[in-house]
Amino acid sequence: MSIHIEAKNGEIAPTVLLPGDPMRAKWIAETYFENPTLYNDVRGMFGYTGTYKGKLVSVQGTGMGAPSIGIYAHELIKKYDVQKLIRVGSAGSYQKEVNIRDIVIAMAASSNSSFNNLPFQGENFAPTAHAELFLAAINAANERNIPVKAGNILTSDIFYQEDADYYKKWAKYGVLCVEMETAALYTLAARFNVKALSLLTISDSLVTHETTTSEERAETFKEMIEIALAII
Ligand SMILES: O=P(O)(O)O[C@H]1O[C@H](CO)[C@@H](O)[C@H]1O
Ligand SMILES: O=c1cc[nH]c(=O)[nH]1
Repeated sequence: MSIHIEAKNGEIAPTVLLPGDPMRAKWIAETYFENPTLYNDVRGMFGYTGTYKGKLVSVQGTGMGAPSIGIYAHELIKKYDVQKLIRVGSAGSYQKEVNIRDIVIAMAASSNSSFNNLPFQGENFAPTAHAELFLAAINAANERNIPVKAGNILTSDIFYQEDADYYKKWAKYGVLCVEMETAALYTLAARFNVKALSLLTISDSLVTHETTTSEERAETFKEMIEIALAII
């Protein structure tokens, strides 16, 4: 057991999918896993282990924001020896060419988060995807004819920015979309020498103001999950 996860040693697979929403974790386990077993419901942050096409895999909700995924990723890596962490999240588009329901693979994560600023004390660490997982995801998408976009994203500590035009300074530098966890995940993976990748589905657009429903955010995003499961 760790502070936030009540699984016994050996109950979590070496590869874990990480949605922010615990209901998405439940949906992934019940939809895709053979014989899913619930190993965690501390704080309602569901975690399940099962198999997919015979391969052992877990899914763990992380909550929202860098501090929250920081806790789950840290405990998964340090207490449960997890080696491969694949975030399956939602994100807001920063570009008019990035449409809702598009899939974005985060090559790198720019950030305004103190999660990265505090340890590096004003110097900049560049959080990046693990190259092997990144290439595997691109290949898996191509083999399935699933269109994906790849590039820099923003991990933000603030969902509701005071300035509605805040996104434009990042958009100008080609940042594709915004979410709230990837920079922390990539930084922790680098610190502990494990592999991490973030796959994101666009749930709304800061440019066009289109949105998806909460049901859709919890229970769809099938193509992103297919890519994630192909690279476990
Ligand atoms: O859908 P998830 O994985 O939670 O990801 C995004 O959605 C949440 C905000 O609504 C933040 O956690 C953000 O990163
Ligand atoms: O706009 C959005 C959508 C999803 N996640 C975010 O952090 N922002």
